[in-house]
Amino acid sequence: MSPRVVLIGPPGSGKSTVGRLLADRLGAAFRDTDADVEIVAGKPVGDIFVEDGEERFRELEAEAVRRALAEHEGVLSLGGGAVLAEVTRELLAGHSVVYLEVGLSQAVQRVGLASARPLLVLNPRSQLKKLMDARRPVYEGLAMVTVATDERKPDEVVDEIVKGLRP
Ligand SMILES: Nc1ncnc2c1ncn2[C@@H]1O[C@H](COP(=O)(O)OP(=O)(O)OP(=O)(O)O)[C@@H](O)[C@H]1O
Ligand SMILES: O=C(O)C1=C[C@@H](O)[C@@H](O)[C@H](O)C1
Ligand SMILES: [Mg+2]
Repeated sequence: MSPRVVLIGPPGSGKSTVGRLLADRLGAAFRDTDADVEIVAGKPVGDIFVEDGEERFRELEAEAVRRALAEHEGVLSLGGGAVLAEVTRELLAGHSVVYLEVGLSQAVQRVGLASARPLLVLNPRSQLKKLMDARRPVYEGLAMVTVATDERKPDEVVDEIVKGLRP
């Protein structure tokens, strides 16, 4: 039993938004490891970072990913930094991993529109650039399919994912 699709990518790439739409399109259930961590911790991601620290968040995240990969059969969106854990990278081998690619300008615009992201509170543009530059090779190395999202609406990103996964 494993997810039909696992979405990875930086903050603002659309993992949560597109993941939900893709699940609807496939008639499958949607799951997001950030939401799973929040349920286990009983508080929002931002509060976990502030009250318990990033290291604790990463532990909870690695466990949430392990569980979701083992139990979930639909579309699974990972937190943007989940791939930083070696154990998670190993577990992702053999899964249908889709990397949602986004350019810096679009990512900055999109995270500016959305809820609080603890790693991007100070100077979002430069923090995002650093994080995206460091992680790009990791996302690329794990991806079975890569979809550029810059010039595409969420629905169009879903179209590309479905095309990319077609045997
Ligand atoms: N292709 C797109 N075009 C325009 N806006 C988008 C697109 N994808 C996502 N968005 C918008 O960008 C914002 C961030 O998207 P979302 O929360 O899905 O990103 P995420 O990858 O899940 O980020 P995080 O890693 O922080 O969880 C939302 O406001 C969403 O509506
Ligand atoms: O890119 C990241 O490191 C993060 C992305 C979000 O999904 C959350 O998991 C959290 O804000 C950290
Ligand atoms: Mg998300």
